[in-house]
Amino acid sequence: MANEITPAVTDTILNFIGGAYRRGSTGKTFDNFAPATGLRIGTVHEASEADVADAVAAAKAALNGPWGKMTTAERVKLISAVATEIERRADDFLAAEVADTGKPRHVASHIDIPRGAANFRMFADVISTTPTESFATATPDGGQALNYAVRKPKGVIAVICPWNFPLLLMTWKVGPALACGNTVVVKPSEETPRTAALLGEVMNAVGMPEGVYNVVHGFGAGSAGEFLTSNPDIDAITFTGETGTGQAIMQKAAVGVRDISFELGGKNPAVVFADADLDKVVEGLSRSVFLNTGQVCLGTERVYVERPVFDEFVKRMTVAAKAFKPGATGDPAYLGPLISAEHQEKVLGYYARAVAEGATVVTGGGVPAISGDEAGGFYVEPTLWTGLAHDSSVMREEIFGPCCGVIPFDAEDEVIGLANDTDYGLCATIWTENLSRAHRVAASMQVGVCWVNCWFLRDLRTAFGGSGHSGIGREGGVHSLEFYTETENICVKL
Ligand SMILES: NC(=O)C1=CN([C@@H]2O[C@H](COP(=O)(O)OP(=O)(O)OC[C@H]3O[C@@H](n4cnc5c(N)ncnc54)[C@H](O)[C@@H]3O)[C@@H](O)[C@H]2O)C=CC1
Ligand SMILES: O=C(O)/C=C/C=C(\O)C(=O)O
Repeated sequence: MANEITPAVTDTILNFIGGAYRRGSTGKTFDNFAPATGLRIGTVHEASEADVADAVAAAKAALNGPWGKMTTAERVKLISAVATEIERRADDFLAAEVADTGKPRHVASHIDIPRGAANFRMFADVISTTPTESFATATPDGGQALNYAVRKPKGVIAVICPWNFPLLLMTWKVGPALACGNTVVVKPSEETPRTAALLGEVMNAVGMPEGVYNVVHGFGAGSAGEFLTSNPDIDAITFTGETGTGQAIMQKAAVGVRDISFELGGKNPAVVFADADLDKVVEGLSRSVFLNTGQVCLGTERVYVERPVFDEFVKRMTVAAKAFKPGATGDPAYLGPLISAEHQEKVLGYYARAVAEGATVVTGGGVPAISGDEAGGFYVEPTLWTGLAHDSSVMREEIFGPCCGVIPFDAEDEVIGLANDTDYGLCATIWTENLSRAHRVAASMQVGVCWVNCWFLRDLRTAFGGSGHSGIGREGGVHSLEFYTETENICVKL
């Protein structure tokens, strides 16, 4: 089935504040484009500083309303209903996500939309089943005291999201925040405002109290993003996006000593040993390099291959890369566009720089020839390089496109050093059939997540996040409860 990338009507996308859809109070709007065609497909109403303040005030008031008085079981029932309603309206969410991102329908329908529902259902379960600690404590008078912990919501959470998995990454934060009894103000990416706005309809349909879920549209600095992070009634900020943006947000969070949880960029290595099953490696790494057109923070941009299988690996990855068809939206092999003209320019800048830094372009390296409706879309060719130095800028900086450099290695210690020689530390993949080596090398990776013989295999109960420039904190399962609640210890002398 073809992608729905050229809706006949131009949509109006509104803010969602206190349970109602609103235009921005200053009347400012900005355009929403379909990356698959480059055509304008919507008008987004930008939230002013006053609108953001209204959203935060609505969220704060909701903490003292019916929402704040609910038992965990009542909250869990509502949150589970949100998951069910997302599933019931899956086609609407799919159309919105595909229009905003241009990603293939099969990617959005297998990854983005189901995860939108799962992120609510899973945290409804976690909050219902995770105990808090308790200790029986001996007291100096020979008696006993009972210590036990209670979890309380942190308050109003600012949720700032990127454009690569808009619904997935937003609900990954909103699900646990609401499960823990907080309220939220979401600032979706200016590139992908639709699914966050649509979720407001879901909240109203299930009877979520007004003000629990709010959405403000706009940009970062000098716009809704900065207005939100600067608002003193925000109690904590969760953010996924670029490292530099994380640094700017951290400065705002310092005022008032607000907590932060950040998932930032990456320059993730793959380490392929000669004993690996090359069929599995190429299947896994072609997803890791090209899925979502390389716009995945967990994607692989550096591949280190043990020398005996280097040529064979490059040969097979080239075949895999050439199988993708940028611009062929109805085709199962469709490789979607990049998110914007600006991002296309950035990625093409790296394609040019790779050549300047001495790369051999094994395949790709440019803009595909596309005619018809998609001719104005923001496509680039899937690209593989060899011959780049490990310390070239193309091998050190996050590109966020469908490309990787492949470098040979000779020894285990050498490749551990190369993989870890980066400011980032989000994830790594290790490919080997040697069990001892798999565990040894995985444990020596300086990352938050390491996959062995697989990639992006997610269990939402596990710790997820990065080290170094890739982030602060972990979310997932009980780790999310740590961030979205304050723990109070109660000590009772018996
Ligand atoms: N998941 C990830 O790790 C992602 C990484 N990126 C990387 O970031 C690069 C730039 O993409 P952008 O969309 O421009 O990322 P970004 O980090 O600038 O934007 C992400 C979100 O932060 C907001 N934002 C930006 N500046 C802000 C500020 N000062 N205060 C509050 N909010 C602010 C944006 O409006 C958006 O909602 C990409 O080329 C890619 O390398 C982008 C998206 C996701
Ligand atoms: O599975 C997740 O929770 C997250 C997946 C992808 C990203 O975090 C990203 O690309 O930013």
